[in-house]
Amino acid sequence: MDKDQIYSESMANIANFNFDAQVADVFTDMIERSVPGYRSIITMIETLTGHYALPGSNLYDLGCSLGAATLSMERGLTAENCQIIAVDNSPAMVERCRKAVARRHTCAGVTVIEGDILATEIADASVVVLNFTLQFVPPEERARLLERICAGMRPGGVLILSEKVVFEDEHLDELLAGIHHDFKRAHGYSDLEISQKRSALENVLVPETIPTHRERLLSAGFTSVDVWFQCFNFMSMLAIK
Ligand SMILES: Nc1ncnc2c1ncn2[C@@H]1O[C@H](C[S@+](CC[C@H]([NH3+])C(=O)[O-])CC(=O)[O-])[C@@H](O)[C@H]1O
Ligand SMILES: O=C(O)C(=O)Cc1ccccc1
Repeated sequence: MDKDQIYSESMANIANFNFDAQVADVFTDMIERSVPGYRSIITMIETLTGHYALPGSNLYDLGCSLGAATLSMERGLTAENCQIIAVDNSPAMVERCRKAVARRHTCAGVTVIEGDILATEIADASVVVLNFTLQFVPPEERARLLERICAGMRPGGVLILSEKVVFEDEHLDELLAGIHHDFKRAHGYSDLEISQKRSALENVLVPETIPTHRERLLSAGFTSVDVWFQCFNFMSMLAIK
Protein backbone atom coordinates (compact mmCIF):
# COMPACT_ATOMS: atom_id res chain seq x y z
CA MET A 1 0.00 0.00 0.00
CA ASP A 2 1.45 3.40 -1.01
CA LYS A 3 2.10 5.86 1.82
CA ASP A 4 0.30 9.21 1.88
CA GLN A 5 2.94 11.98 1.75
CA ILE A 6 0.83 14.47 -0.24
CA TYR A 7 1.07 17.31 2.31
CA SER A 8 4.54 16.50 3.70
CA GLU A 9 6.47 19.28 1.89
CA SER A 10 5.78 22.96 2.57
CA MET A 11 3.44 24.38 -0.12
CA ALA A 12 3.23 28.02 -1.22
CA ASN A 13 -0.37 27.57 -2.40
CA ILE A 14 -2.66 24.91 -1.04
CA ALA A 15 -5.25 23.86 -3.62
CA ASN A 16 -8.67 22.57 -2.55
CA PHE A 17 -8.63 18.88 -1.67
CA ASN A 18 -9.90 16.70 -4.51
CA PHE A 19 -10.08 13.00 -5.28
CA ASP A 20 -7.53 12.87 -8.12
CA ALA A 21 -5.09 10.07 -9.07
CA GLN A 22 -2.51 11.23 -6.50
CA VAL A 23 -5.09 10.83 -3.70
CA ALA A 24 -6.56 7.60 -5.13
CA ASP A 25 -3.08 6.00 -5.18
CA VAL A 26 -2.60 6.49 -1.41
CA PHE A 27 -6.24 6.57 -0.31
CA THR A 28 -6.31 3.43 1.85
CA ASP A 29 -3.26 4.57 3.82
CA MET A 30 -4.64 8.13 4.05
CA ILE A 31 -8.08 7.19 5.39
CA GLU A 32 -6.79 4.53 7.80
CA ARG A 33 -4.26 6.97 9.34
CA SER A 34 -6.76 9.88 9.35
CA VAL A 35 -10.13 8.50 10.41
CA PRO A 36 -10.29 6.95 13.88
CA GLY A 37 -12.49 3.85 13.73
CA TYR A 38 -12.55 3.61 9.90
CA ARG A 39 -11.50 -0.09 9.89
CA SER A 40 -14.08 -0.98 12.55
CA ILE A 41 -16.85 0.72 10.56
CA ILE A 42 -15.82 -1.12 7.37
CA THR A 43 -15.86 -4.44 9.27
CA MET A 44 -19.26 -3.72 10.86
CA ILE A 45 -20.80 -2.86 7.44
CA GLU A 46 -20.39 -6.57 6.74
CA THR A 47 -22.42 -7.51 9.85
CA LEU A 48 -25.03 -4.80 9.20
CA THR A 49 -25.45 -5.94 5.59
CA GLY A 50 -26.04 -9.52 6.75
CA HIS A 51 -28.76 -8.24 9.06
CA TYR A 52 -30.58 -5.77 6.77
CA ALA A 53 -30.20 -6.98 3.16
CA LEU A 54 -33.50 -8.27 1.79
CA PRO A 55 -33.80 -10.88 -0.99
CA GLY A 56 -33.98 -9.41 -4.49
CA SER A 57 -33.16 -5.86 -3.35
CA ASN A 58 -30.49 -3.34 -4.33
CA LEU A 59 -27.59 -2.29 -2.09
CA TYR A 60 -25.85 1.05 -2.73
CA ASP A 61 -22.39 2.31 -1.78
CA LEU A 62 -22.56 6.05 -2.52
CA GLY A 63 -19.11 7.67 -2.78
CA CYS A 64 -17.44 4.27 -2.88
CA SER A 65 -13.81 5.45 -3.43
CA LEU A 66 -11.75 2.24 -3.75
CA GLY A 67 -14.72 0.05 -2.77
CA ALA A 68 -13.82 -0.88 0.82
CA ALA A 69 -17.47 -0.71 1.94
CA THR A 70 -18.67 -2.40 -1.28
CA LEU A 71 -16.40 -5.38 -0.65
CA SER A 72 -17.52 -5.49 2.98
CA MET A 73 -21.20 -5.49 1.90
CA GLU A 74 -20.46 -8.27 -0.54
CA ARG A 75 -18.79 -10.36 2.18
CA GLY A 76 -21.73 -9.90 4.56
CA LEU A 77 -24.47 -10.57 2.04
CA THR A 78 -26.52 -13.71 2.66
CA ALA A 79 -29.84 -12.68 1.01
CA GLU A 80 -30.34 -14.09 -2.50
CA ASN A 81 -30.46 -12.18 -5.81
CA CYS A 82 -29.20 -8.82 -4.58
CA GLN A 83 -27.35 -6.25 -6.68
CA ILE A 84 -24.63 -4.02 -5.22
CA ILE A 85 -24.30 -0.63 -6.94
CA ALA A 86 -21.16 1.37 -6.12
CA VAL A 87 -21.04 5.00 -7.28
CA ASP A 88 -18.29 7.63 -7.29
CA ASN A 89 -17.72 10.73 -9.41
CA SER A 90 -13.90 10.52 -9.29
CA PRO A 91 -12.61 8.73 -12.43
CA ALA A 92 -9.35 7.85 -10.59
CA MET A 93 -11.29 6.18 -7.76
CA VAL A 94 -13.71 4.37 -10.09
CA GLU A 95 -10.89 2.94 -12.21
CA ARG A 96 -9.14 1.50 -9.12
CA CYS A 97 -12.44 0.37 -7.54
CA ARG A 98 -13.35 -1.60 -10.68
CA LYS A 99 -9.98 -3.39 -10.51
CA ALA A 100 -10.45 -4.22 -6.81
CA VAL A 101 -13.94 -5.61 -7.51
CA ALA A 102 -12.69 -7.62 -10.50
CA ARG A 103 -9.97 -9.24 -8.33
CA ARG A 104 -12.75 -10.81 -6.22
CA HIS A 105 -14.36 -13.44 -8.42
CA THR A 106 -17.31 -13.71 -6.02
CA CYS A 107 -18.34 -10.15 -6.93
CA ALA A 108 -20.71 -11.12 -9.76
CA GLY A 109 -23.48 -8.84 -8.49
CA VAL A 110 -21.42 -5.64 -8.19
CA THR A 111 -21.68 -2.74 -10.65
CA VAL A 112 -19.34 0.25 -10.30
CA ILE A 113 -20.74 3.45 -11.80
CA GLU A 114 -18.80 6.66 -12.49
CA GLY A 115 -21.39 9.32 -11.67
CA ASP A 116 -22.73 11.96 -9.34
CA ILE A 117 -24.69 10.52 -6.41
CA LEU A 118 -26.95 13.60 -6.67
CA ALA A 119 -28.11 12.23 -10.03
CA THR A 120 -28.09 8.49 -9.26
CA GLU A 121 -31.46 6.76 -9.17
CA ILE A 122 -32.02 4.90 -5.90
CA ALA A 123 -34.61 2.12 -6.26
CA ASP A 124 -35.76 -0.92 -4.29
CA ALA A 125 -32.90 -0.54 -1.79
CA SER A 126 -32.52 -2.43 1.50
CA VAL A 127 -29.02 -1.17 2.44
CA VAL A 128 -27.54 2.22 1.50
CA VAL A 129 -24.06 3.27 2.62
CA LEU A 130 -22.82 6.87 2.74
CA ASN A 131 -19.44 6.20 4.39
CA PHE A 132 -17.81 9.64 4.83
CA THR A 133 -19.37 10.94 1.58
CA LEU A 134 -22.21 13.29 2.64
CA GLN A 135 -19.61 15.61 4.23
CA PHE A 136 -18.34 16.42 0.69
CA VAL A 137 -21.83 17.15 -0.72
CA PRO A 138 -22.75 20.87 -0.69
CA PRO A 139 -24.85 21.39 2.49
CA GLU A 140 -27.80 22.81 0.53
CA GLU A 141 -28.04 19.54 -1.48
CA ARG A 142 -27.98 17.19 1.52
CA ALA A 143 -31.68 17.17 2.50
CA ARG A 144 -32.86 16.48 -1.06
CA LEU A 145 -30.35 13.61 -1.44
CA LEU A 146 -31.47 11.99 1.83
CA GLU A 147 -35.14 12.36 0.85
CA ARG A 148 -34.45 10.64 -2.49
CA ILE A 149 -32.52 7.85 -0.75
CA CYS A 150 -35.34 7.26 1.74
CA ALA A 151 -37.96 7.30 -1.05
CA GLY A 152 -35.95 4.65 -2.95
CA MET A 153 -35.73 2.28 0.02
CA ARG A 154 -37.89 -0.64 1.10
CA PRO A 155 -39.58 -0.32 4.52
CA GLY A 156 -37.25 -1.84 7.13
CA GLY A 157 -34.18 -0.96 5.04
CA VAL A 158 -31.18 0.84 6.53
CA LEU A 159 -29.02 3.83 5.64
CA ILE A 160 -25.55 3.72 7.20
CA LEU A 161 -24.30 7.32 7.42
CA SER A 162 -20.71 7.89 8.61
CA GLU A 163 -19.40 11.44 9.02
CA LYS A 164 -16.80 13.66 10.60
CA VAL A 165 -18.80 15.85 13.01
CA VAL A 166 -18.56 19.08 14.98
CA PHE A 167 -19.95 19.73 18.46
CA GLU A 168 -22.19 22.56 19.66
CA ASP A 169 -20.14 22.87 22.86
CA GLU A 170 -17.12 24.92 21.75
CA HIS A 171 -14.84 23.49 24.44
CA LEU A 172 -15.74 19.89 23.55
CA ASP A 173 -15.35 20.67 19.84
CA GLU A 174 -11.79 22.00 20.32
CA LEU A 175 -10.95 19.11 22.62
CA LEU A 176 -12.07 16.40 20.17
CA ALA A 177 -10.50 18.14 17.16
CA GLY A 178 -7.24 18.28 19.17
CA ILE A 179 -7.50 14.59 20.07
CA HIS A 180 -8.07 13.82 16.36
CA HIS A 181 -4.82 15.67 15.59
CA ASP A 182 -3.07 13.59 18.29
CA PHE A 183 -4.42 10.49 16.52
CA LYS A 184 -2.96 11.68 13.20
CA ARG A 185 0.39 12.52 14.82
CA ALA A 186 0.46 9.07 16.43
CA HIS A 187 -0.04 7.62 12.93
CA GLY A 188 3.01 9.41 11.52
CA TYR A 189 1.62 12.70 10.18
CA SER A 190 3.69 15.81 11.00
CA ASP A 191 2.17 19.08 12.23
CA LEU A 192 2.90 20.57 8.77
CA GLU A 193 1.02 17.75 7.00
CA ILE A 194 -1.91 18.06 9.40
CA SER A 195 -2.17 21.82 9.00
CA GLN A 196 -1.74 21.87 5.18
CA LYS A 197 -4.38 19.17 4.77
CA ARG A 198 -6.70 21.07 7.13
CA SER A 199 -6.40 24.11 4.78
CA ALA A 200 -7.06 21.96 1.70
CA LEU A 201 -10.24 20.55 3.30
CA GLU A 202 -11.60 23.97 4.33
CA ASN A 203 -15.01 24.51 2.65
CA VAL A 204 -14.60 21.13 0.88
CA LEU A 205 -15.34 18.80 3.80
CA VAL A 206 -18.16 20.54 5.71
CA PRO A 207 -18.98 18.70 8.95
CA GLU A 208 -22.23 19.18 10.86
CA THR A 209 -23.44 18.31 14.38
CA ILE A 210 -25.00 14.97 15.30
CA PRO A 211 -28.39 16.64 16.11
CA THR A 212 -28.38 18.27 12.63
CA HIS A 213 -27.84 14.87 11.01
CA ARG A 214 -30.48 13.20 13.21
CA GLU A 215 -33.17 15.83 12.57
CA ARG A 216 -32.55 15.92 8.80
CA LEU A 217 -32.75 12.12 8.56
CA LEU A 218 -36.08 12.12 10.43
CA SER A 219 -37.39 14.93 8.16
CA ALA A 220 -36.27 12.92 5.11
CA GLY A 221 -38.66 10.13 6.15
CA PHE A 222 -36.57 7.72 8.24
CA THR A 223 -38.43 6.42 11.31
CA SER A 224 -35.61 5.37 13.68
CA VAL A 225 -32.26 7.16 13.76
CA ASP A 226 -29.31 6.88 16.14
CA VAL A 227 -25.53 6.74 16.43
CA TRP A 228 -24.18 3.17 16.53
CA PHE A 229 -20.44 4.06 16.46
CA GLN A 230 -18.41 7.03 17.57
CA CYS A 231 -14.70 7.70 17.98
CA PHE A 232 -13.79 11.31 18.86
CA ASN A 233 -15.22 13.57 16.09
CA PHE A 234 -16.09 10.71 13.73
CA MET A 235 -19.35 8.79 13.98
CA SER A 236 -21.67 6.47 12.12
CA MET A 237 -25.48 6.47 12.31
CA LEU A 238 -28.17 4.00 11.38
CA ALA A 239 -31.34 5.40 9.83
CA ILE A 240 -34.09 2.83 9.43
CA LYS A 241 -37.02 3.42 7.08
N1 LIG B 1 -21.41 14.10 -5.59
C1 LIG B 1 -20.66 12.99 -5.53
N2 LIG B 1 -20.96 11.94 -6.32
C2 LIG B 1 -20.22 10.80 -6.28
N3 LIG B 1 -19.14 10.65 -5.48
C3 LIG B 1 -18.80 11.68 -4.68
C4 LIG B 1 -19.53 12.89 -4.67
N4 LIG B 1 -18.94 13.75 -3.79
C5 LIG B 1 -17.88 13.08 -3.27
N5 LIG B 1 -17.79 11.84 -3.81
C6 LIG B 1 -16.80 10.79 -3.51
O1 LIG B 1 -16.95 10.44 -2.16
C7 LIG B 1 -15.74 9.85 -1.71
C8 LIG B 1 -15.46 10.28 -0.30
S1 LIG B 1 -14.34 9.25 0.57
C9 LIG B 1 -15.40 7.82 0.82
C10 LIG B 1 -14.74 6.62 1.44
C11 LIG B 1 -15.40 5.32 1.09
N6 LIG B 1 -16.87 5.39 1.18
C12 LIG B 1 -14.88 4.20 1.95
O2 LIG B 1 -15.66 3.68 2.77
O3 LIG B 1 -13.69 3.88 1.80
C13 LIG B 1 -14.28 9.88 2.18
C14 LIG B 1 -13.07 10.65 2.56
O4 LIG B 1 -12.19 10.80 1.73
O5 LIG B 1 -13.04 11.13 3.73
C15 LIG B 1 -14.65 10.22 -2.73
O6 LIG B 1 -14.19 9.08 -3.41
C16 LIG B 1 -15.36 11.21 -3.66
O7 LIG B 1 -14.91 11.13 -5.00
O1 LIG C 1 -7.70 13.90 7.39
C1 LIG C 1 -8.60 14.48 7.96
O2 LIG C 1 -8.36 15.44 8.73
C2 LIG C 1 -10.01 14.10 7.82
O3 LIG C 1 -10.82 14.79 8.27
C3 LIG C 1 -10.41 12.82 7.15
C4 LIG C 1 -10.18 12.66 5.70
C5 LIG C 1 -9.71 11.43 5.27
C6 LIG C 1 -9.48 11.22 3.92
C7 LIG C 1 -9.75 12.22 3.01
C8 LIG C 1 -10.24 13.44 3.43
C9 LIG C 1 -10.49 13.64 4.78
